[in-house]
Amino acid sequence: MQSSDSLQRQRPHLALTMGDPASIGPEIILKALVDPSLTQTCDLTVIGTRSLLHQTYQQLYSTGQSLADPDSLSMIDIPLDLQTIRQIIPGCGNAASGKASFMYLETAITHTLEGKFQGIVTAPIAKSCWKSAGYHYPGQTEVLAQKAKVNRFGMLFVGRSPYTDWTLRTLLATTHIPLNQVSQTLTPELMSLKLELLINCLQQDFAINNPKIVISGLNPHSGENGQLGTEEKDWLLPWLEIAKSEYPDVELLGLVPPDTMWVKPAKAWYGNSLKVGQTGDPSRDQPTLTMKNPADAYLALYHDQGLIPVKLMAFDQAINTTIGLPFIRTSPDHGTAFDIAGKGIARDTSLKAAINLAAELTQQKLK
Ligand SMILES: NC(=O)C1=CN([C@@H]2O[C@H](COP(=O)(O)OP(=O)(O)OC[C@H]3O[C@@H](n4cnc5c(N)ncnc54)[C@H](O)[C@@H]3O)[C@@H](O)[C@H]2O)C=CC1
Ligand SMILES: NCC(=O)COP(=O)(O)O
Repeated sequence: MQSSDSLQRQRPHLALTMGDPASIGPEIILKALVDPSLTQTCDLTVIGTRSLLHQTYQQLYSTGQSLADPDSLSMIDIPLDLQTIRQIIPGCGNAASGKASFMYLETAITHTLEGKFQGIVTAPIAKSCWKSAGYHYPGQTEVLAQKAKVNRFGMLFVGRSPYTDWTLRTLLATTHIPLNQVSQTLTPELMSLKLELLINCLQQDFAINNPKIVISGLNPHSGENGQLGTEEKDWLLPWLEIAKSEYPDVELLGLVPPDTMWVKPAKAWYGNSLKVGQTGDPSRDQPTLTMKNPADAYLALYHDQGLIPVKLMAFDQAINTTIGLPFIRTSPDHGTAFDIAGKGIARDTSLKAAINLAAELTQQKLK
């Protein structure tokens, strides 16, 4: 049996960045952190601007929703000058909010690399606001990787079905690049790198020793034998055959046509929850798993190929996690939602899931 001392030592300390302060970030943080179950397994320190959390608190107080009191939160407070504060208006992301969100992330990374935190949960930022503020990164993922001095990393989405408890894991081979650059960016080397990262993550972080991974084709019908695109025939299929021989303990399936690839995961996600007798409300229906032996992970070749199905099935429940870093990083699957910022209607479900997953994965690493 473990002593309470060793359990205490294994309790992860996570940084939670406020994201873009003009977004729903402050609101979902105040909503999530009122839930005591979140801090049962980890300690959380918010990295942001306390006065802006106060503003959100005041703004939403009259809605009668449960909110954490900003003064009660463990925080690294990054005060902003009055002129910047005036420029930060809910729903209006701009250079000022972009600069603040970049500072929150940088601070979280610095403290984590120094050992103060074992993981980072990031609220959403807007890449366009970073650009306006002069930060030219495709997203938070690349900043994390650069500052951690890592060049082998991946963007993995993880979602646990509320209907069946099945876990959907989707790794993107390419991420934030224009569609017309996907084909030339994909190479056998890149695919091997992403596959290796995914297998390591499944085995080490999720304790799946012999994972089953499904890999998508690129073109309609996976190229239809060269008639609808040649990448599959030219190199993706030969690459897959080599990968199969390199990983005899891993079941690699593919190249599955990108449209049909999502039929089985959707069945595993929904189960028969919408059959007679079931209400469709996951909190009332009994979990049922109808798909036998669904895959442990899906490797999609580009952003929308992977994220359209993830968001259709799991929006607000899935988590974006960066794999390959020396620490855990998770984030909600949604963005800044400027259209609803300040309105009090943002859901905190994905942020809570991101905090819970970060705590779980960090504990796994600390064992
Ligand atoms: N983790 C991150 O930092 C992410 C950042 N983004 C950034 O967010 C910005 C906006 O992206 P969009 O494509 O518009 O996606 P979005 O996720 O911000 O919004 C899409 C729709 O979902 C709604 N929505 C999003 N989150 C919600 C929540 N928690 N509760 C209730 N409704 C919610 C929004 O109101 C909107 O109608 C972009 O600048 C993008 O770069 C996008 C995805 C992830
Ligand atoms: N579509 C996912 C996304 O935009 C998240 O990006 P990042 O800021 O976590 O790199």
